[in-house]
Amino acid sequence: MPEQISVESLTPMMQQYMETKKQYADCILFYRLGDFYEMFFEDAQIVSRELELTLTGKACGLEERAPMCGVPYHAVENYLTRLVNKGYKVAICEQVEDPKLAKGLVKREVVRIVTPGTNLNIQEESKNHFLMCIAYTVTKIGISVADVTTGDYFLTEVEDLKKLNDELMKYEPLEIICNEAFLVCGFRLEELKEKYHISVNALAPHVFDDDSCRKILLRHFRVNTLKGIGIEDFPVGMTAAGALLQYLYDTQKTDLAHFIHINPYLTSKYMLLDSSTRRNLELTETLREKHKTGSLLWVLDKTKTAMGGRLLRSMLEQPLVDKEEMEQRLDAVEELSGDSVSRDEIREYLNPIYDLERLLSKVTYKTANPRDCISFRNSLEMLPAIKTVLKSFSGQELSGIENHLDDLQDIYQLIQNAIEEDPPVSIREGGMIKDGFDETIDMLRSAKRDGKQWLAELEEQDRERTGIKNLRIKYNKVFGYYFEVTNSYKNQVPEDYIRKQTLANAERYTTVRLKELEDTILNAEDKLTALEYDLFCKIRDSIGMEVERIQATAKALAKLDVYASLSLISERNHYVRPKLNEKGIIDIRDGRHPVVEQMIAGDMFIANDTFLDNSKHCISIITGPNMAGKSTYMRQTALIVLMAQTGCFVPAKSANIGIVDRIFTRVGASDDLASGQSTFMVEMNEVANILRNATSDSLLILDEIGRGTSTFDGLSIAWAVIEHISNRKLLGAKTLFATHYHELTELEGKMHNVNNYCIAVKERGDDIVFLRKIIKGGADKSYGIQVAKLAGVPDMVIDRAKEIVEQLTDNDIIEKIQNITVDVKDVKAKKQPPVDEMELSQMSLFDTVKDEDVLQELMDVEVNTLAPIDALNVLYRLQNKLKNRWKG
Ligand SMILES: Nc1ncnc2c1ncn2[C@@H]1O[C@H](COP(=O)(O)OP(=O)(O)OP(=O)(O)O)[C@@H](O)[C@H]1O
Repeated sequence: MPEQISVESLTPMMQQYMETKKQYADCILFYRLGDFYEMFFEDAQIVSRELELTLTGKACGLEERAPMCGVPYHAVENYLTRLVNKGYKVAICEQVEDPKLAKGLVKREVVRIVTPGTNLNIQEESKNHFLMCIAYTVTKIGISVADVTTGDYFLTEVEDLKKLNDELMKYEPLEIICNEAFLVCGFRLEELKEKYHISVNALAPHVFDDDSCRKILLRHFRVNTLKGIGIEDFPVGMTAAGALLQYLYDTQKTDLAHFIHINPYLTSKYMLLDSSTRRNLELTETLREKHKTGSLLWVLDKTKTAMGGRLLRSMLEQPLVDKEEMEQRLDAVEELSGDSVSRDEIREYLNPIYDLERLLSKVTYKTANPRDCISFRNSLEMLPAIKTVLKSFSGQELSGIENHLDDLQDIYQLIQNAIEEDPPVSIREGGMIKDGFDETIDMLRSAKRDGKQWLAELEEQDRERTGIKNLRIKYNKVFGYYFEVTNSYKNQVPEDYIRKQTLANAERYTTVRLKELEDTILNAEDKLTALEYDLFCKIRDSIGMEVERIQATAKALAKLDVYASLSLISERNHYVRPKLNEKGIIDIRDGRHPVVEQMIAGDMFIANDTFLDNSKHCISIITGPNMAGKSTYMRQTALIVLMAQTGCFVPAKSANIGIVDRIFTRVGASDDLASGQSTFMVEMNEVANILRNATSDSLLILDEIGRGTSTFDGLSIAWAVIEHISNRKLLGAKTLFATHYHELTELEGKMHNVNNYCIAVKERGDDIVFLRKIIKGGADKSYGIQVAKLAGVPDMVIDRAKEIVEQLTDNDIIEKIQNITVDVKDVKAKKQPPVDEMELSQMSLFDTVKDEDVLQELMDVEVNTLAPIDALNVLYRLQNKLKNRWKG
């Protein structure tokens, strides 16, 4: 406010504004005035600048005008979103009832503070709006995450910043609140803000006080001990959860009734996927464009409801490690696939189902309008039918869903009876409540409609009763309705007539009945609107009372939607149910990359086998020219394992998946919030992280380790990494290692658990044809120059490169490499769980081949139906089998 204006000279409204502003100095104040939100002084200047709105002036005192900006009430959410996305906090100020207030005065108070993590404007239905709270201590980091639009609320604890980074990437929060210790712990906060547009706020230390945090949680969940809500084992997580709840109470100013449960989870309950693996495998968005299209979620998500979409996303982000839970999900998918008619019927019923979780938050915030209620009713209408179809399934998971699914028919009936079919959006204009639902409303409506008729009837009745032939009911603005009796009939006026006015030749009267009618007719409109509003609020509150039942039903529907979607996709894309084992064997026959196969026209994707175990087939070194398909092959293996552990069918002819505890990928350069070093440094950091954190039950995808530095350094590092993976701690970590260092294929003979594979190409003169088929053995050439030619590098350069490569080829080096002795400490085969001999022989794809097998396969080839590329593949495979056999 300009200094020359004194507060005393401001209008009462402006004084109120300035008072409120003092308390909410860090917020832009949106002040509700009728159908507009207005901002004044500095706030108006910021809003006008940031949102490119016209700045005007408003009278604010004696001859003074305050800079002013305004946005219409109905469009406020968009403006709010734009402001909070730019990092501003907005306090919404609205009129509140205050009986103590003198007549004519209006009181406005802050009813909600909107921040990026508490914005109710839904921007992407299938994505959560997470707010994350971090309670940092030197030994443990407490993390709590909540979504005000759905009521989801979690907490966990991690040991270090790397794991915090992984959780951050999993939830992608819009806002972080933290204690001050976090600001100085070394985490790269600037990057969070600049690159990921996450706003970070440090809250006052008292918010993180353990005792207050515990108290607020106990109060909110109405329990006496933390055990009552299952979070007693997470002391630092509890602090984060309590501080988060306090922040929500302070900003949202509602009872947060939709936060019914808090879900503590151990990160070890899920497969550990670090942030770079999540990105590299393109689970929910593509690496470069950050689009859903082209990600695994894009292929799998055929969900019908927003709740289902969100659940599927979180399932992919958190694959399971517990075999039983995976089997349960797979059972549900299989059961639905076994009865595709019922499944498709369920999907039809799911189609109109509204986002019940987000509806509940609207109910809690009292922003749900009559149209939301009608959408809600339409959703509930589907529930009995869904329950009936579900009864035809007997598996544990689907029956469980059926049990949790409350058909909520009481709420359906309430809305059906009370709310008009096509109601207005606004709850202040009336026209929402159905005829017949409430007597007073019906009466007021007919008063509005039939008032004239009632007056005519009363006039007629009284004319007969009094015998006054010219008795008339008339109206004027001062006296309202009255009977007019001319002087000649004065002595016939009955006793119950009350005189209102005397004129020269007539008298005007009223009666109790006429007064009643007058009140009803004249106030009908206002009363009706007020009554409808009250009634609607009551109906909304009674929906709010059922929050627990509705939330349980919403969760059940989300699960059902996910299973139905996975079942449909399995059928359409010819996926199979994976077998799961805890013996560490990954045996995939004719596996395909779920996303690449969708991108390639027709059936052109070439399927490949994978066999890995904890002993002889632990490490696969994969060579092959650029563009051959190495990365695709490795990622497809990781994705198939991940899909199986999500409870999803997989793109393969058959798959037996040994459950892994973690998947690590090292593919290309990627960002790491916690580091911030050069590309090679990032690469080495990731390698260090993998070697430190992988266990013998992990799956490692290592693509061209060491390529970021000089050839010899890179080769040596790659070599040493493979040796390390073979040592005692990691022995058994199944590893796919793609490399252009052909020298690494020397390791096959030197280490018992290393096997060479390559992706076949065919030389045709100077050119190469990619066969995309993985075969046993190392590639004998790199074909880099041929690929460069294919890419259109000028002939002159290609020819010169050929000359140089001739001169560089140095037999000496190859000899030296052959002479390196491996340094693998403690290489002892890990004690294997007994593997059924029969099973192993079926699984061991690359085990010794007999001549007869090759002949048999040749006989089985249907030459007439084979595409040329497939024929080449078959030929190549058979030839290689023989070569390997004769070499062996
Ligand atoms: N099995 C397959 N069937 C059909 N097409 C494939 C297959 N595998 C890969 N491709 C195609 O080949 C392209 C290159 O594959 P990919 O990136 O995996 O090669 P790469 O060997 O890792 O190459 P580089 O060494 O240069 O990184 C893919 O984008 C895909 O279109």
